[in-house]
Amino acid sequence: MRVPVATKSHQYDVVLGHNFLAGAVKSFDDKLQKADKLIVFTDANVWAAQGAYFRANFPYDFEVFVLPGGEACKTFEQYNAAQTFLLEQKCSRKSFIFALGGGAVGDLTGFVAATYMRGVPFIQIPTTILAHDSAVGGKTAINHPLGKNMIGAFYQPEGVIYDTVFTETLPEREVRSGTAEVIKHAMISNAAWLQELMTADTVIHFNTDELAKQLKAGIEVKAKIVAEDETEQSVRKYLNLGHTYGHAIEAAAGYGKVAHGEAVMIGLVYCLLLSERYGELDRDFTTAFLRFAVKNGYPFEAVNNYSFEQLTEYLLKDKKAEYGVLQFVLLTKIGEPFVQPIDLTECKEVDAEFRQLLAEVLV
Ligand SMILES: NC(=O)c1ccc[n+]([C@@H]2O[C@H](COP(=O)([O-])OP(=O)(O)OC[C@H]3O[C@@H](n4cnc5c(N)ncnc54)[C@H](O)[C@@H]3O)[C@@H](O)[C@H]2O)c1
Ligand SMILES: O=C(O)C(=O)C[C@@H](O)[C@H](O)[C@H](O)COP(=O)(O)O
Ligand SMILES: [Zn+2]
Repeated sequence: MRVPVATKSHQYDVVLGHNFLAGAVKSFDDKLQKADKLIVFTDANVWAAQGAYFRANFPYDFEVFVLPGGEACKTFEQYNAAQTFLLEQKCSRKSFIFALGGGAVGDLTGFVAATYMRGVPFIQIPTTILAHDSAVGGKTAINHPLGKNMIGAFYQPEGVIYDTVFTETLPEREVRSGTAEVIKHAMISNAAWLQELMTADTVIHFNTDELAKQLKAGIEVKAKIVAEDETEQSVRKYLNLGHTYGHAIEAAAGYGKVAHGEAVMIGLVYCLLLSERYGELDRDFTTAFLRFAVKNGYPFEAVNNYSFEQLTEYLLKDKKAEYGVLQFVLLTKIGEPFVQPIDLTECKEVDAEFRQLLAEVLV
């Protein structure tokens, strides 16, 4: 399967298949033959689980740089270490970088590629469900202790090679986390699709045709939005549904403690509660959605570990805020997102409603 991505700055394809890594990489032969060096960035968990498959199927010589697993690679220290590695390897503007991993490796690698000698080409090779989102659209970043993804760049890859063999070794928790972004894509685009997800026995799929179908649908939503708005001036904000509250939970917890998709799922419910005040959605729907999320194992107990006051300092740093006022992505109804300024008083009221609803549902 192929989904073309055409942003203002760059055009490329996302190719999605099973056990097709070698051929998919070879399709870049004209560019890779001219490269002076091929570098693979990955993380320790991915390399342990999938290094053998990667080595057996990657058709060129390469050097590998292994980062710490998960969110721990999105730091200034690892950014620095990665740039040092490229310099020590004598990489030039003719070098090519591959990001083999989930969203964490992809975000770090993309930012390194964007800034090494002011920009070298890179290819995303996603290995998680979540990376159907992170590998597409060119948002790259590292975290700052004061806020999530605060230091980064918009920098598009040369292509995205999504071989679902990689997803076979994902822990169930990561499958669940990644599926939250599929659910987000459904919520901002298509009520029937969300209904299908909410009525399925489970949303947790390990390498099935169903998984490939859901990934492709999510990538198509993302590709359409970033084609219209590459740098988040307008409709790209919709991809941030659930992230204002979600990022605050991730940051308050300490990066990596609450997985990104877990935090997004929490943030989606918070946005449904806020949406009730501005559109057609009602408490019955929010409660049904929360029950669906809890049934599928999303850890809402995490909210109780942080007071609203603890979350506030991170909420206020959301990148969508304008002139000090938070801008939340809300839904008029499912499939119809919009952006709404919300003051802290209202945030706090809805936070209290959220905790009350959780107390009722999580009994
Ligand atoms: N750039 C974007 O548009 C965008 C979009 C969404 C999320 N993100 C970012 O992506 C990150 C989350 O990505 P993620 O959920 O993929 O997390 P991740 O990259 O941290 O991977 C999750 C965990 O699974 C391990 N792992 C990855 N692939 C594996 C495999 N195939 N087999 C076994 N283990 C594997 C990793 O080592 C890690 O421990 C967050 O930092 C988030 O901010 C970015
Ligand atoms: O692609 C986008 O745009 C998104 O917002 C996708 C999000 O799922 C992703 O987590 C993104 O990294 C969040 O961006 P941020 O600008 O809020 O850091
Ligand atoms: Zn996200």
